[in-house]
Amino acid sequence: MPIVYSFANGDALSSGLNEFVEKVSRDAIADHGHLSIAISGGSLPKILSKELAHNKNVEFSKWHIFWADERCVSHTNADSNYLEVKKSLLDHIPQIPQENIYAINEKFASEKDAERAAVDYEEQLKKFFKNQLPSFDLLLLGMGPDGHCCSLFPGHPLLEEKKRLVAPIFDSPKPPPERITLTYPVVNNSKLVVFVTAGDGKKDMVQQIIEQPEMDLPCQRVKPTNGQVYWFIDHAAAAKLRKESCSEYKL
Ligand SMILES: O=C1O[C@H](COP(=O)(O)O)[C@@H](O)[C@H](O)[C@H]1O
Repeated sequence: MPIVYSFANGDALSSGLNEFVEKVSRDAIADHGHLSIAISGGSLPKILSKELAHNKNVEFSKWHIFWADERCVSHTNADSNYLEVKKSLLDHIPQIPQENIYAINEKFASEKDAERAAVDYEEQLKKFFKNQLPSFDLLLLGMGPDGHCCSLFPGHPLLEEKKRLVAPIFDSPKPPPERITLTYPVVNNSKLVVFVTAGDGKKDMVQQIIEQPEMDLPCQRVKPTNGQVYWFIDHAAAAKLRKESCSEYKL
């Protein structure tokens, strides 16, 4: 069962998330010397970075940062998930070694060659995870208004992908159409998955995902085999949830 934390507003949400990420990072570094993290695009990077970008207690030099999904555009294009994370987080944290930042191959992305970009990104994952099924310490996901996460959209055949670690998508219903995405075998092998979403516009979908599990939406298929799912949301996004669906926030 997912654990849902609802915060009074955006600032409180960013603050709770910052505290949580700091703890996960400390635990992972104490356990195996680094934190492997994959991050979504969309609204998440801004919520995440508000406090985290200035957090002096995190050993960012031991972070390895991947993307949960990426759009096939150049790294300077406004649609780039890499650019969003760079602007809001990475540009403020020089301690993260450049070689620990695993962005999509910009050539393939600019050429909209989603197939080669996906193969290349899968190679990056295999190299880092030493040919084992990737197991991120922390996967931070957004939730689209249609219930998608990563670039895994409702009803899309990619929801059934079992072999590839990273898959191309050529017909994303949300532009741009060419993208790459982590697949469920990787998502569901993560140690921790945290969904982060905010605002009134997300309240209906949050209610369906948390309280109507039979809908089989992409976010509902996130069920890590050996991990826990958390939802960090604000009161506006939680407005339609029953009180019992939320837990009291504690570290
Ligand atoms: O297209 C995407 O959308 C989702 C959700 O974005 P949001 O703006 O509604 O938070 C995002 O998680 C994903 O990474 C991105 O590529």
